[in-house]
Amino acid sequence: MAALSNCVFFTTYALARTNTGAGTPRKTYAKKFPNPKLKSLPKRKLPPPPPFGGEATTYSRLPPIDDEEEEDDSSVIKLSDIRVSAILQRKDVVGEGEVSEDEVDGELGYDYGEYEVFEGTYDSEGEEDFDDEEEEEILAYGGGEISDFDGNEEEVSEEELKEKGVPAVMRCFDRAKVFVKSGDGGNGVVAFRREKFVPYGGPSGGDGGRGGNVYVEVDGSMNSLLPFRNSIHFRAGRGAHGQGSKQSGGKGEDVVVKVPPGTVIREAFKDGNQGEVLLELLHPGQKALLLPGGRGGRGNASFKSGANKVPRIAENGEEGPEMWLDLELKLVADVGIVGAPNAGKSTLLSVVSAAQPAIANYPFTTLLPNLGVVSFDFDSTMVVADLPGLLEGAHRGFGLGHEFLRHTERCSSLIHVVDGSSVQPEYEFDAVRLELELFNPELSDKPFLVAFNKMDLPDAKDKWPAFRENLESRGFKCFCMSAVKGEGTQEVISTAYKLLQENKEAVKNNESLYEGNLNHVADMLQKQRKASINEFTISHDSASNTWTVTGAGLERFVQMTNWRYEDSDKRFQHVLEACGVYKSLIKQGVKEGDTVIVGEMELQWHDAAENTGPSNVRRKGADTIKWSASRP
Ligand SMILES: Nc1nc2c(ncn2[C@@H]2O[C@H](COP(=O)(O)OP(=O)(O)OP(=O)(O)O)[C@@H](O)[C@H]2O)c(=O)[nH]1
Ligand SMILES: [Mg+2]
Repeated sequence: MAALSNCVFFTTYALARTNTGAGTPRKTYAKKFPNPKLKSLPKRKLPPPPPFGGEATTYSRLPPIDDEEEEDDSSVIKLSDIRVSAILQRKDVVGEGEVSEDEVDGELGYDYGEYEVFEGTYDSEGEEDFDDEEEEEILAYGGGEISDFDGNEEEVSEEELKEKGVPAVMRCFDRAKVFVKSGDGGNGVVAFRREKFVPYGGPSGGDGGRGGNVYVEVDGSMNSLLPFRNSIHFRAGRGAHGQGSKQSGGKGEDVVVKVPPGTVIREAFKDGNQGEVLLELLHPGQKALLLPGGRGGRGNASFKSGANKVPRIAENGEEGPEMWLDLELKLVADVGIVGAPNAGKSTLLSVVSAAQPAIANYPFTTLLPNLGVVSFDFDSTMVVADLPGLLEGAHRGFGLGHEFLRHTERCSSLIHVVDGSSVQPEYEFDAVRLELELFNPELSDKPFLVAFNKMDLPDAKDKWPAFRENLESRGFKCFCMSAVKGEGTQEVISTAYKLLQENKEAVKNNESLYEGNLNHVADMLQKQRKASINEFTISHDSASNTWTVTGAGLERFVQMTNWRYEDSDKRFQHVLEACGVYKSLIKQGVKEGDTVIVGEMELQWHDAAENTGPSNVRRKGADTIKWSASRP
């Protein structure tokens, strides 16, 4: 208690401490300095199209058992032969992200009414340029994608290799990175009522309005994340500032991020790591409150008390939280068609549904998944997804398959199409099964049936009995068909429908996992906001004699303190004392002249001569506690 007998106070020491918060303005580079690699991307010619109607070729990197010479067969396509450039040529290269949202209007719009006297001034502090940091992010993001395809032969890590497997245009289709920020609360204001015959009307400064919320909503009319190629910033509006006559500021405008059904949302971190899944949105109309807007700051009317009838204090609005999000689209299809490239997957889809996918006699004709609706009668339908061909190594990112394997995660069953005319259909079958298993063991546990295709070709016909025997001995359901002729396809598709019906219960259970409290992210943030100012930790750096006080409640308190008002510093000191910061610092041995950091404030510790309790600190007021007029 001896230490407590000192009255302590802070003086200005280094109030100019740079703001290291996320809102730190930075230069915008993305538009001024376009990615040089983007520019230098050479125009490439499409490879000559393979002869139409020739013999179907199938890729498998496993050597055939009997015929070793087949390895050199030019009809076998190697991974290195696959010309990604050809794919690139077909689509536009991704451009830089554009900022579509307007800057939040930070104008105060005060109404200096006839009978109002306002104290204190505001500058445009609330109008910080939030864009800059994000713009740099875009540059890094876009740049990374383009550089993948500029033909560099440099050695790359496996992780990079994964990324290089797929052209940028593909990756943009079902993945996106967006920035969301809820609105800051409006500032409270200091005002006093002055009216004829009411000489001391008392404080009348209104509270600031609440910042706008960020919602995520499922839009049934969307089927890809392509819109996020152009617009990646979503900011809710700032709450309006309070005004005189106890007028509260208006609420900031909400922003709604529309996503297609089947979107998985994760938090994205700067180091490239993905956070945990925040939301899985499956059904059109689902709407989740993601980030709640910041609370409005209180005006001086709210600070009036018996002890202080003329409060000259008002709060800043609370900052709205912000976040980068990784969006990932997983198709919500009932049945997925998988198989090696060129097996006839798209042909099957085109025969059983009204979908018209591209079909051609070369691998990777299908670059993006195709969806088709198969209808049996009036109310029995199922959605079938035809996926790009898989090849060995797909789970490590080779080819296109990996990018789309996750789409099969939501399918309740799979149709595995095997090219019957391939050299070793069994090997092709096993290679694809292995890829599914390596990507996600749950995929290989899904019910599936095998469709041995191209039965109209003599080669396939010959191989069918052995193939069938092999698979049936392993307990797999196996059908033969000729997708081109539409023979056997009905049987395949109706068996797939039966499988779907059998697994409906399992699917329902799975979906209910995602239908918990959609607002749980906002709830968690609200909980964090309510963190008590009494919960803090103190760390000490003896080299620089610096004490750092950390605690969500205290940091929020510092952020909401408006240092322009003379009562703010007194309240600040009082709060530090009341919540036990002084006591803890003294107990841990703080000395005269030490630096104390609380949130964004940097202060210097002074031991006072006499102690008359915490109220003494407040009473000492501006004489001894001098704060800089500038914002921290
Ligand atoms: N003879 C014969 N050819 C077929 C049959 N089914 C598909 N094809 C041919 O096989 C080639 C590949 O067909 P696709 O449907 O594009 O194959 P895919 O599996 O979708 O191929 P990717 O999209 O590249 O993975 C095309 O030339 C088709 O005409 C069939 O039953 N018989
Ligand atoms: Mg295809």
